[in-house]
Amino acid sequence: MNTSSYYDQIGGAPVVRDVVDRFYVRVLGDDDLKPYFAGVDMPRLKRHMVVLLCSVLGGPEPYEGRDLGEAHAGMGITSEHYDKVGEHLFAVLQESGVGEDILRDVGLVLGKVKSSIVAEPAETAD
Ligand code: HEM
Repeated sequence: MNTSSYYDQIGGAPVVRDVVDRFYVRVLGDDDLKPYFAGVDMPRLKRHMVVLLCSVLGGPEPYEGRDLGEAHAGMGITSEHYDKVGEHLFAVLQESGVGEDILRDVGLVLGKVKSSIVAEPAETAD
């Protein structure tokens, strides 16, 4: 039985840092997503994302960034764009050979935090 944390299984902080670097290359290369990041301090954002992902995977680093709801407030992030960001994260994790169990749990976390990141849906006419 494998009792080590996901964090240890995937190779710890160096692998997470690499995943996050490649994640933002994909996100900034996506014309739908790039505009959200105009003027953002990317080294700082990457640092927070690395620590967040480490702690989600069971690593020792405590997350000290802003609450996710607060960090994304007022950006008008759509559900579609949120899902695209999630797909980019999945793609880089898969490229790093991360196992299905970890992908499933990351998917669960993405499902849980979605409502705090996505802007209130506009009134629909249907
Ligand atoms: C998929 C789940 C997501 C996670 C886990 C996540 C995580 C984070 C984290 C940890 C930060 C830094 C918080 C801080 O400043 O302390 C952040 C900031 C940011 N996120 Fe996300 N994010 C997600 C989705 C998105 C999406 C979908 C977009 C846009 C399409 C987005 C755009 C941004 C931007 C622009 C910032 C910088 C805000 C600023 O510094 O003013 N994020 N995110």
